[in-house]
Amino acid sequence: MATKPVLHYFRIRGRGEPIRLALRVAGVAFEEENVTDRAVLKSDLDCFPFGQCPRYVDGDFDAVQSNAILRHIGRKHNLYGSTEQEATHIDMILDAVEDFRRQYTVLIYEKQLDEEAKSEYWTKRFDPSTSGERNGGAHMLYFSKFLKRYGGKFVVGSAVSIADVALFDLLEINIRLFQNHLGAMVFAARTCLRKTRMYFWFWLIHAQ
Ligand SMILES: N[C@@H](CCC(=O)N[C@@H](CS)C(=O)NCC(=O)O)C(=O)O
Repeated sequence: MATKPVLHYFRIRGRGEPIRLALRVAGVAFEEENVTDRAVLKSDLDCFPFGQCPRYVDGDFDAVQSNAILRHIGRKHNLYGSTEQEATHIDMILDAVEDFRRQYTVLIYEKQLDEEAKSEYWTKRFDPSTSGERNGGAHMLYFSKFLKRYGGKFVVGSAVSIADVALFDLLEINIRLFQNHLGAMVFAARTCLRKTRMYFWFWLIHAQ
């Protein structure tokens, strides 16, 4: 009997979550190996070549870097669009999500969720009047405009893809951050919320 793929990660959502969601969408049963000792990441570079997790092992296939893993799952399980243009639009969403996530990570880990930094983050990332400023390419309005122009029934094209997974995860972590401003958040992200079919993802998360 074939062994199930294994996701090695911490017992948190973090960068493991889009991988878990993509596997669930693809209907792939998988196991999790909880990384409890950070020192292993630094000493075992055969398994963790960049000293970090997640790591994904599927038989002979062995990879780190969350977006590389996500793309692999997309290619293997038909979650990567149906044309070269769609696949590239999916890549564009993934890279834009990464730019946004970088800003989110700075707020959480470097700024320690400082109130002033959080307020600045809101202004620079969600306030529609600030999308023209220098913001590292990370603003919700960019996604909304992109989806209005290129999105299909789903984030890209007529089928669910790893772009839906990545964008949903980004929206979800930000919604949790601004739970007290839910109305403003829903308004700022309304196009993305609609396209990513948030209710479906919530169901998927909770149907464990
Ligand atoms: N670019 C990497 C970043 C991975 C990363 O930042 N992993 C963190 C957890 S989310 C980690 O392993 N941190 C432990 C460490 O750096 O010591 C990816 O996308 O997989």
